[in-house]
Amino acid sequence: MSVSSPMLLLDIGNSRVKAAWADDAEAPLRMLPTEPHDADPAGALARLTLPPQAPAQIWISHVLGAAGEAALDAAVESRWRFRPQYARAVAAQQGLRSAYVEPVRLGVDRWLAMLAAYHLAPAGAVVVDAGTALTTDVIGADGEHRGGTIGVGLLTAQRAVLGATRFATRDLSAGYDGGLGRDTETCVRQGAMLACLGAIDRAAALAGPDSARFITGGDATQLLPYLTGPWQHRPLLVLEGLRWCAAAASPAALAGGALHD
Ligand SMILES: Nc1ncnc2c1ncn2[C@@H]1O[C@H](COP(=O)(O)OP(=O)(O)OP(=O)(O)O)[C@@H](O)[C@H]1O
Ligand SMILES: CC(C)(CO)[C@@H](O)C(=O)NCCC(=O)O
Ligand SMILES: [K+]
Repeated sequence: MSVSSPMLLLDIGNSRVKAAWADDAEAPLRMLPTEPHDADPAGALARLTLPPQAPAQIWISHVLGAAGEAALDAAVESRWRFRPQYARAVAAQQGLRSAYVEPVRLGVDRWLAMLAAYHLAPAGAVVVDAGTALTTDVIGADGEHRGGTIGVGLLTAQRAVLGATRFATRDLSAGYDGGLGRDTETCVRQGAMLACLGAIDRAAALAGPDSARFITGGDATQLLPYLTGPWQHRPLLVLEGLRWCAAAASPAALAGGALHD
């Protein structure tokens, strides 16, 4: 067990902040309540309800760009008096190798989810992050990222079709099911659902039958009942990857992890 203060891990997505404490490399992450950030992640950081104990380090993954990062630096510095460390999408890390011609352009959330998946299933995996956007990534044997897709998330798909057309809709908030709609609202919901399921099924088919299948993101529980095959739901996959990244950068802070080289 590490004797130092725990590390605070933050994943700042397109709509929400996910936070967890990492006590050491093997203990389960301790998740904090997820916060919507309404396009003000630095503000959401300042409002995060945390125990009084100061973190030893703060590791952040975000997809906000340079201006967003400067705001995060300022928010962390004013609250904790030190700077956070950032995970980056790189060409290769711990045996995982990016398929991107320009590796820094890959979303760090995708990179970290893959890093975690690669540690869980080194023989190959397909990774789905069902968030605001729905991304898929395929990792072949030996850590070779083969590529992925970026598509609409469930809510984003509904909003996109409503924004591009003119028909009237009523309350869209009812649940999803596996089938076809017989009213406008159900047709819109099911259109979004099938778009997501189709992207996931196609990516899994490209990955091949022997690949492990991981799904994470805010819409994973909605999608899971309608997916076929042995999908593993890992709600914290991005934060798990962030911990691998932190452990590689400062092994002493997270002693005890078995890292691939
Ligand atoms: N309490 C909630 N607040 C907002 N969205 C939620 C909530 N619970 C589930 N969701 C679903 O989660 C999705 C957003 O997923 P998630 O929170 O994983 O990603 P995000 O932070 O918005 O963006 P990213 O794609 O960058 O991860 C939405 O499409 C929504 O349907
Ligand atoms: C696709 C999202 C928005 C998913 O959160 C994120 O991974 C991102 O901003 N990616 C950058 C573009 C890319 O991955 O190629
Ligand atoms: K995401």
